[in-house]
Amino acid sequence: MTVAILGAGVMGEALLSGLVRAGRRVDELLVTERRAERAQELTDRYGVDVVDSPAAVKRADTVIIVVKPQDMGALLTEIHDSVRPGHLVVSLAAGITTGFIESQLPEGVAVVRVMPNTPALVDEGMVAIAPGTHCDERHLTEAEDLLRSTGKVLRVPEKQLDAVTAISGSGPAYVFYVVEAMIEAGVHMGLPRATATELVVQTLVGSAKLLRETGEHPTVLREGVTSPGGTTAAAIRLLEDGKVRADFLAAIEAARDRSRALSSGNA
Ligand SMILES: NC(=O)C1=CN([C@@H]2O[C@H](COP(=O)(O)OP(=O)(O)OC[C@H]3O[C@@H](n4cnc5c(N)ncnc54)[C@H](O)[C@@H]3O)[C@@H](O)[C@H]2O)C=CC1
Ligand SMILES: O=C(O)[C@@H]1CCC=N1
Repeated sequence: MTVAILGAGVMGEALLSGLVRAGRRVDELLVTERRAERAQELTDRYGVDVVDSPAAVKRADTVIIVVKPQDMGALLTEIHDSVRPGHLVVSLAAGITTGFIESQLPEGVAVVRVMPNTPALVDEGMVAIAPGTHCDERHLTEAEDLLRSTGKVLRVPEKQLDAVTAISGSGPAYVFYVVEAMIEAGVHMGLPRATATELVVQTLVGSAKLLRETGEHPTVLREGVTSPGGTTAAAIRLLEDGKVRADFLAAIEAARDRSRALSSGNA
């Protein structure tokens, strides 16, 4: 089965590298990329064939679209005449609905909408997938099999995908933001930057593992760290005073709203 990845920026490469690491043959992968120097980089790095989008679609069984939402309309026009009813089209673009994609392609094509995230680069991605109108179980299983090489896969109704985008799609950025702030705090208090970075990264990895392996609620784990009258309580009190929790809610709702706006063409 040949897979074409259309658009090989950050997310396209994350997917490509995941498929290669999962043992997929490079001669069954095709990539298209508008920027010539980027195309060359990918050929050098993975030995993959980089061709134009209509040619890639014609040679592929499954077409994975990884261009920005703003470039989606032009790309769908470019590949329209190369898409045939047997194709499975998988879109990773934030906000763009299966209904829009179906309306721009020949009648009856199976479309799956996907929201991945960048930890796919280290096989720890979180992917949510939702079927379009012409998808059956076989299409969903095929998409799941492809994406499982990058991490966990969860099926969701399409109406949940804007919220999913705001949580797990954008989520790594919020985590890195907190990591940056904690490292800076360490530096302010006189720790060497390398020491602060090592402390924060290992704390993050350890906390994530604790969450996953114990299955405990985060509140229970936080309470375990918070000794009565101790250091953690002093810090959490300030975060609560600063309404950081409410800010997270507002920020994540803003991401959800931006995803909705992208779907209505307000790019
Ligand atoms: N970066 C992330 O964390 C995530 C991104 N996504 C989605 O993935 C998609 C891509 O995002 P990024 O990789 O971050 O963007 P990017 O800008 O790094 O990559 C997009 C690539 O598509 C290429 N491109 C554009 N039009 C093209 C065309 N007609 N033919 C061939 N190549 C074309 C561009 O040259 C660029 O290299 C977006 O729709 C985004 O919503 C989804 C989840 C997470
Ligand atoms: O920021 C974005 O629009 C993309 C979608 C989710 C993560 N990155």
